[in-house]
Amino acid sequence: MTTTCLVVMGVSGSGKSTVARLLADRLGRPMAEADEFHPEANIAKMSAGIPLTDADREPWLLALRDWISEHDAAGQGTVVTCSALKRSYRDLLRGASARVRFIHLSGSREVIGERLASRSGHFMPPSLLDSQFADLEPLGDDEDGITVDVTATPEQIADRVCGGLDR
Ligand SMILES: Nc1ncnc2c1ncn2[C@@H]1O[C@H](COP(=O)(O)OP(=O)(O)OP(=O)(O)O)[C@@H](O)[C@H]1O
Ligand SMILES: O=C(O)[C@H](O)[C@@H](O)[C@H](O)[C@H](O)CO
Repeated sequence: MTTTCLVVMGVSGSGKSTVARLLADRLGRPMAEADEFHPEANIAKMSAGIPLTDADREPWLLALRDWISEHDAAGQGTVVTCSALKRSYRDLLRGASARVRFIHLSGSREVIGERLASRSGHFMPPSLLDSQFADLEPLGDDEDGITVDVTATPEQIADRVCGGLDR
């Protein structure tokens, strides 16, 4: 039977890691942090304040897609954090064998900028936020998934996701 992968998407600082952790715990599923799939060169670029290109992101997205498929082959549904900013990136992830559904954490530049400014100990500099919004193609109505506003608490967001998706 095909499993489901929930991909928590959105710009840097939108709350992907926070919300995905709650969902993975509630659903009892393994979780992957997309940041752990980046080649070293990508982390070095972002740390230096240089936005990634489509070419930089492709091997990263394919590695994540394969992780999703490996778990699907073992019968395991998953939860994944991945910015998945463009529809073409989401198309790559949809190439996994699982049913891939997206949860877009959507919020204003102001709200997310404030959260990033007060976060510490993360390689991603707040200065990259404008480039993240420039690349962002919001989840389309025709794409499998839901969009949730980030101004709610993480617990409320997890409730909405669990209520808004059948699984
Ligand atoms: N719903 C929320 N309300 C208030 N603060 C939040 C919420 N969700 C996350 N935060 C806080 O905002 C900051 C960014 O959250 P988080 O690290 O989960 O985002 P992210 O999308 O995974 O970021 P990145 O893509 O850069 O890794 C953290 O300090 C987190 O504690
Ligand atoms: O596509 C991208 O530009 C990257 O995935 C970034 O979004 C970061 O990896 C992440 O948001 C920081 O943790």
